[in-house]
Amino acid sequence: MSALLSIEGLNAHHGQLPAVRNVSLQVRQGDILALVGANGAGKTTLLRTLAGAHRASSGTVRWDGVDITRMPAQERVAEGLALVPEGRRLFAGMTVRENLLVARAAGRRGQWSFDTVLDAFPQLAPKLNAKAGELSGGQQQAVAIGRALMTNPRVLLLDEVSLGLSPLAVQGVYDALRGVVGQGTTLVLVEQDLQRVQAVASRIVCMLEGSVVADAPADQLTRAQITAFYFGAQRPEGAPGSHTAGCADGEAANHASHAHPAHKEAA
Ligand SMILES: Nc1ncnc2c1ncn2[C@@H]1O[C@H](COP(=O)(O)OP(=O)(O)OP(=O)(O)O)[C@@H](O)[C@H]1O
Repeated sequence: MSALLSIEGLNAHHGQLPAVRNVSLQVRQGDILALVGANGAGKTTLLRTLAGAHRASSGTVRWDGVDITRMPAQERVAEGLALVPEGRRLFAGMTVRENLLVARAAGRRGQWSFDTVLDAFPQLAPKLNAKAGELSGGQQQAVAIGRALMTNPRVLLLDEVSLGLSPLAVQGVYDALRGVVGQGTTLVLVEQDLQRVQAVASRIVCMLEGSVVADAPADQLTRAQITAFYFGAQRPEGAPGSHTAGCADGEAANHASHAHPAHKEAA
C-alpha cells in the first residue's frame, strides 16, 4: 500500500541546533505508529514539522504523493493532518463546547461531528459549558483529542497524550483512541510508556539525537531492544529495523518507562 505520509531526508532546526536529522519515514493508512526516544530526541519537533507548526530546514514531506513541505499548518488540517500538541494548548477561557466547535470550520467533512466526538468522550457531555481551563488533566486531554477529531483527520499526530495524567485517565484516553482507530484514522503518537507502546502500536520508530535509529513492526521488537535504541546502547544481535548499532539490558527498560517523572501531576 502506498504511503499516506512520506517523509524523506527531513531536517529541522531550533536556531543553529539540529533537532531532526535526515529523517525518512513512511506512514501508511491504518498504521498506529509510536515514536519513542529519550527527552530531546526530536520527537516533538518532528511531529510539529509534519503538522506545519515548525519549518523544515530541508527534505520533503509528501501527503498522498503531494509535496506539502511548505504548506501552512491550517491547509494541512484541511487536508486531514491534525496535531494534538504536547501540553494540549486548549483555549482555557473558552468552554468545552466552544473549544470543540472552533475546530469544525478548519477541517474536512467526515464522520466526526460534535455528537460523535461526545460519543467517543462521554465524560465531556456534562462539562460542555465548563471552561476548558477548569477541567482535570484527563478531561482536558479528551477535549484536545476531540478538537482534533472535529477536523476529521486522516492522520492524527498525538504528542504525549498521557503526560501528566493518572493511570485511569490514560486508560480512558487510550480506550477512546481505540475507537478512533476503529473509525479508520491513522495514528502517529509520541508516548514515553514503553509498555503501552507495545500494547497499542503496530509500528515503533525510535529516535536518538534527531535521527531514526529503529523502525520496525511492534511485534518484532522486545522491550529490551526498544530500550537499547532509546539510549543508544549496543544493539542486540538481529534486532529488526536497526539503523544503527546499539543494545541495552532489561534494567534500562525499567528506566525508560519512567523517563518523565518530572512531568507527573494529578489528573
Ligand atoms: N523551542 C526550542 N528552542 C530551542 N531548542 C529547542 C526548542 N524545542 C526543542 N529544542 C531542542 O531541540 C531538541 C529536540 O527537542 P524535542 O522537544 O523535539 O525532543 P523530544 O524528543 O520531543 O523531547 P521531549 O520528550 O523532552 O519532549 C532538543 O535538543 C531540545 O532541547
